[in-house]
Amino acid sequence: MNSLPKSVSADLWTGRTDHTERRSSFRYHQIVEITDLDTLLAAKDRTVAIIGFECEEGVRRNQGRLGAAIAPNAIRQALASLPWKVEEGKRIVDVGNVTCQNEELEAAQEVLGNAVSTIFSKSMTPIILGGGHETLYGHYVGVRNHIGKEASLGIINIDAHFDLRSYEVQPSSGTMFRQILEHDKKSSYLVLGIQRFGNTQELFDKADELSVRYVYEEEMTDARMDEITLSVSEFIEKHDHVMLTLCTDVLNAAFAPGVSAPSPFGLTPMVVRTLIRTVTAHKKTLSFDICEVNPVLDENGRTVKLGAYLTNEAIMGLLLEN
Ligand SMILES: N=CN[C@@H](CCC(=O)O)C(=O)O
Ligand SMILES: [Mn+2]
Ligand SMILES: [Mn+2]
Repeated sequence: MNSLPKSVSADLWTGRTDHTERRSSFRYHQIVEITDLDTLLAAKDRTVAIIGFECEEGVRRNQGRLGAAIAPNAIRQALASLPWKVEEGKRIVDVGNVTCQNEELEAAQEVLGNAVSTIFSKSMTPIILGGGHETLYGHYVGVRNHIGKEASLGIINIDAHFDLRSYEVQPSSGTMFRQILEHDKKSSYLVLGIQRFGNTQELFDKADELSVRYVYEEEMTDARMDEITLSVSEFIEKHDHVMLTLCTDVLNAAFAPGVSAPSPFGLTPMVVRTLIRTVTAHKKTLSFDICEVNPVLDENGRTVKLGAYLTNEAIMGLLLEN
């Protein structure tokens, strides 16, 4: 297992060019700096660092449908053409991909964790492109390492699922939050978008046992969004730091067919955008990951494109509001 991320090809960051010098016409591909993590200098102004996690071993172990390992590069390609509407000085760098090899999930999560904490040590904000939702565990390891073991950490997961399965046999894409909550008494967990029939009663019971806070997808009507965003902000206020993870299967299957476990009653993209804006606008929010985009199962690239737009929302929130 390589202990450093591998650089991506510049071909991924290409797209329409309206003008080569006028900044107001720029898109991501004209701004992104491909760089190596080990030679990266500490940022002076606010900077986001993209890192990919080419991994679907957790999905395989969780009996899911494979394909998420190729999402990081697919999301980069979709992000490349989005307009870059950020003032000069603030930067975006791409430090490459960590790749899971030979089914060695735990080793790959550790490498991702080290890379994420290195990004923090360079005064940059990590944006992690998964990968199956097992990506979250590496993200968490990096955050915890950065903030130290005494700080309280609020983990916000936008997901149809709890991912609180037993890891007694092995960790997977369905176990991460139980792994964290059973070992880290300074972490708490809020899930937004839970499907009543996307989780067994055993998982609801485990959520109650571990004091997990959750909001059902069906509660997230337009009329109730103000109340929900207020309770999200209250959760954030209770912690020293917050990290945000998006499991793309929380979205309605009509908008996001390209996931391992689609949700027929999932959230609309607009609701998920509101949640991402709410969380990333907060100063305590340190980082973001997007997981479970599966280009192999996608229809006409729509899940990848939506994933890129939602990642853009997180980047804008973390770059502009913080
Ligand atoms: N990452 C989580 N995946 C879900 C899959 C559910 C399903 O396949 O229906 C879980 O483990 O609960
Ligand atoms: Mn999920
Ligand atoms: Mn999940």
